[in-house]
Amino acid sequence: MQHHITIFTSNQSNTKLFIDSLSKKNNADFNFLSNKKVLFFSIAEIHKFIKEEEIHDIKTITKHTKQSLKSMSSGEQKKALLNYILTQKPEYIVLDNPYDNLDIAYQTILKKLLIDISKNVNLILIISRQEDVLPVKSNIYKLHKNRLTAYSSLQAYKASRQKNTPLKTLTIPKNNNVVNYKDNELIRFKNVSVAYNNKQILNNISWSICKGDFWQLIGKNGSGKTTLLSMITGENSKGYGQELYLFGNKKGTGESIWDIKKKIGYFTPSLVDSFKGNHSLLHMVIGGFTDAIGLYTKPTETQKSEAEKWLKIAQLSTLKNKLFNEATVGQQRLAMLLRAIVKQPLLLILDEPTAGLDDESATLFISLVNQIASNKQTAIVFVSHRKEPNLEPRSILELQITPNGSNAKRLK
Ligand SMILES: Nc1ncnc2c1ncn2[C@@H]1O[C@H](COP(=O)(O)OP(=O)(O)OP(=O)(O)O)[C@@H](O)[C@H]1O
Repeated sequence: MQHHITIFTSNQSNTKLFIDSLSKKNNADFNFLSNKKVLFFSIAEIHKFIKEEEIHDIKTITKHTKQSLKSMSSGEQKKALLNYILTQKPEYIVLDNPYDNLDIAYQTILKKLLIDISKNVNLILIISRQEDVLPVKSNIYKLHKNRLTAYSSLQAYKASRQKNTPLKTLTIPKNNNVVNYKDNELIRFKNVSVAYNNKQILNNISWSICKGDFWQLIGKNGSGKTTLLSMITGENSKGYGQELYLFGNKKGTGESIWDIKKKIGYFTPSLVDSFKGNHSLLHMVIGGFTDAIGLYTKPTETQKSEAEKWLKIAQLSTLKNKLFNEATVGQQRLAMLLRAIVKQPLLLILDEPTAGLDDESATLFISLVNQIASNKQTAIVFVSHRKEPNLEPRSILELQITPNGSNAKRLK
């Protein structure tokens, strides 16, 4: 009989510390792991392997391919890690939000696989969304801050939760930062293609993003969503020399990257890892007005009060003076999301923004996004594999993989 455990986390959970304690095998509640082979299926584990590859030139989970782990898409990285774990015959697998970053088809495959291997391997499933629970018999816990509470059953846990209703009536602060931009079209791709090492990734993509649009960008793992967006945000040089227009200027001509960044808000969960500074959550949000890490210039009173309003909406007011480093990952992610939103930019790019958020924060965040979209002053591009039930995009673009690279198809 296997010994499975499900741990529900929220934005108040100190998940990182908890997983660290499992990894160091110094968690008193889990001392049964001390002489067991335990492997971790998590984004943090992928980062360890990336570091190993970069610093020590050691390829472990990507032994069979020339491509570096770092350059793989987030879904490809997770698949590589899973394949590696399965070859290692662990006694326990700790899975931290296992479905994040995986496309819907692969989420189904993974679910089946986990049910299958649960007959022989013990699973410790750490999840922030209730729908991610596995239909296998397991002991149920909730992690609040650093404390675990046991529940007699999944039903008992669910009964203890408040009903999660969409927040339709959120009022977002007035936009005091309207950028003077006359054209209707913000971004235009015309027959843009991208290849890496002779492998075609994007094939003749044509796509326009106009003022106030609300796009959802979908596509299987590796279809090129992040690549496409990175040509807008500036991290990718593949757009140079192509028919790519950013706010009226052909890429590489006209405005500097900093001028372009002023018009864009961008969030992806991994951004959180690159902000290690010792700033309060309030200052992290205010930094969104200038894109500075921390505060190099004194914020205006208006900026401060706007940032406070956003924190209030996200129910983070009481934590505004908390240091970013000391906040939970969930709180850090919400603060970084607000940082992208606070200036109500012309274009807001959200790459899997709800990954790792708990049900309440995801619901709150989706309501916020819908509300910003309804104002039609900010165009939104939202990438997500998860079906967020309340998300109301007005248009959907799918990147469809073909042997010659992905084509873009408008579904809505
Ligand atoms: N620097 C690079 N070198 C080689 N291949 C790359 C590089 N960057 C991206 N790729 C490849 O391009 C493809 C598209 O990657 P991208 O990250 O854009 O996909 P995605 O649609 O965002 O995927 P996911 O849903 O998994 O996040 C992947 O197959 C990836 O391995």
